[in-house]
Amino acid sequence: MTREPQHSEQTLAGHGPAVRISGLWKRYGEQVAVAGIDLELPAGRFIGLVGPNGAGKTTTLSMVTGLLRPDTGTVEIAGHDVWRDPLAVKARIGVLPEGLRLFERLSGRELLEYTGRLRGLPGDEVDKRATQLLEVLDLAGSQHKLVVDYSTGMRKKIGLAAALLHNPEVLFLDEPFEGVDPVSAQTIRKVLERYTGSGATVVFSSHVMELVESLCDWVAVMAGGRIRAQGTLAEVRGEAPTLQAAFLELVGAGDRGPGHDLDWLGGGAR
Ligand SMILES: Nc1ncnc2c1ncn2[C@@H]1O[C@H](COP(=O)(O)OP(=O)(O)OP(=O)(O)O)[C@@H](O)[C@H]1O
Repeated sequence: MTREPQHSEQTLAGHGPAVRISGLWKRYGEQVAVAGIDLELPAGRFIGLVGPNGAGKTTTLSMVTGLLRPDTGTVEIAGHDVWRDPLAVKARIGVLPEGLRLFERLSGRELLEYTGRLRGLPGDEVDKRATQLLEVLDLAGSQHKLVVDYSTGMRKKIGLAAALLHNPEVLFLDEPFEGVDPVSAQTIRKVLERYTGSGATVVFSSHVMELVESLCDWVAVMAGGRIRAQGTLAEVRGEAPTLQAAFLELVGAGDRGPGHDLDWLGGGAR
């Protein structure tokens, strides 16, 4: 399924890509985590960054959102350089990072109020937006509970609310659905669809192909620190029946079976 963006390509063409990544590298000692990525992420799309464990997705998203300095390479968001113009970039993005750290001793509502003030929003506007976000994300009943007492799914949702509060142009989410039950996942999904439906861009990383296939209209496949494919869902899927099949083919695991190395495992002689 390829969802057409709500805004016409012409409208978006004037603004250029949401994210432009050029020659991005990151090494940890001998380990090359990201090996020279060039990527243009179109505006107004629901974009999935997919790849196996250790592909370099988190490292890439950390560099793109200004949390980790690249060895070399540049990143521009809505035309602003992430490292030369960090304030302009940070005003335009929202981030739900991996291993989300929150102010645990604040209640959910206090966290949003604090975030809103840090973002420079007027108090009454923060109040209004926080109330709506808490309602839509089904957190209104827990808004006065301390964040430390929130479940994994509730933490993701309050993190998402904090990332959306200033109405960013581009939202980056690292594994937003991990550890989230189907009801909360559906809630998060609806909020994100509404957000992209109004022309904003979502970039999220995942290794759950079914999820990416059902949500995204544009996909970049990463493996071994490199981009293996990028384009609309239909382009990346190609002739393959599913994104999962195309992905396994692209990352070179299509015909890798369990092998004979584990022939001791399971029933039979012990
Ligand atoms: N701080 C670090 N120090 C050393 N190596 C690191 C560090 N962070 C990441 N790496 C290595 O860089 C590579 C890419 O890791 P990264 O976390 O970006 O992958 P990922 O695609 O997000 O994986 P996953 O889906 O498992 O979260 C891996 O080989 C990882 O071991």
